[in-house]
Amino acid sequence: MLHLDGETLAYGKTVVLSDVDFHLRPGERVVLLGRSGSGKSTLLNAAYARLVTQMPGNVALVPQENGLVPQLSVFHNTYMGRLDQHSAAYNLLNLIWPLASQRNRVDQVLQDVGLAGMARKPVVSLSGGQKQRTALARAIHRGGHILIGDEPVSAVDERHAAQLIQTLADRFETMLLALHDIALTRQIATRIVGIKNGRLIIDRPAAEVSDDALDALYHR
Ligand SMILES: Nc1ncnc2c1ncn2[C@@H]1O[C@H](COP(=O)(O)OP(=O)(O)OP(=O)(O)O)[C@@H](O)[C@H]1O
Repeated sequence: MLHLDGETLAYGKTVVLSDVDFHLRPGERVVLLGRSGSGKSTLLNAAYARLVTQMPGNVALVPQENGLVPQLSVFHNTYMGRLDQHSAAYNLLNLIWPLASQRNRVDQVLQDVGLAGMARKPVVSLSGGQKQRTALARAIHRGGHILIGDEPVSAVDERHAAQLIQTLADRFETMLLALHDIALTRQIATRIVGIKNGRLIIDRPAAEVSDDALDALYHR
């Protein structure tokens, strides 16, 4: 479904990752690990750009900074996950005066991410964890088979992070996530990709990756 073969990922002339061979197959849950600045977001963004071109409507994104509109409500931000799937007139109607069917659908998703009863709250008034849950709600509401998530549960506590990541895994058949939590990675990953010094130095089934190999990713 996604094939990067020997690609260089760079910002202008600044190369972040060289000679990237990366494949994503249906049903995989791939977790990217590496030190801050190693290039996880760079690889995720390249993967998203490719997938969204190939199969628009089938890929949802939780970006690192959430990508919410702070002045709008939780309902509006969640609803916006499917903006491109309706006509402009239908969207306008729902953004001003939401239809009961859309309210109910969004309410169900909000319940799934622990935001029950918060649909009318402006995002600007939420905690960091609640904002992140709103970004997850928007991705779930968008739907599709593939989720790309850049540290999608980093702002919630350990126990809730484990629940939310499972909620995502139940919704999306294929996931490509950057995480910084090894326990969460062990819980969810079918494959682990480790990035160090501009290279993908680990790319193996999760069960075959030792804790020592993961530790080594974080040492200079
Ligand atoms: N828009 C950009 N323009 C130029 N350089 C960038 C840009 N975005 C990221 N970089 C650089 O690319 C490198 C990789 O950044 P990236 O955000 O992919 O790392 P990361 O592993 O996701 O980090 P973190 O865990 O802190 O989010 C870093 O050196 C960063 O400074």
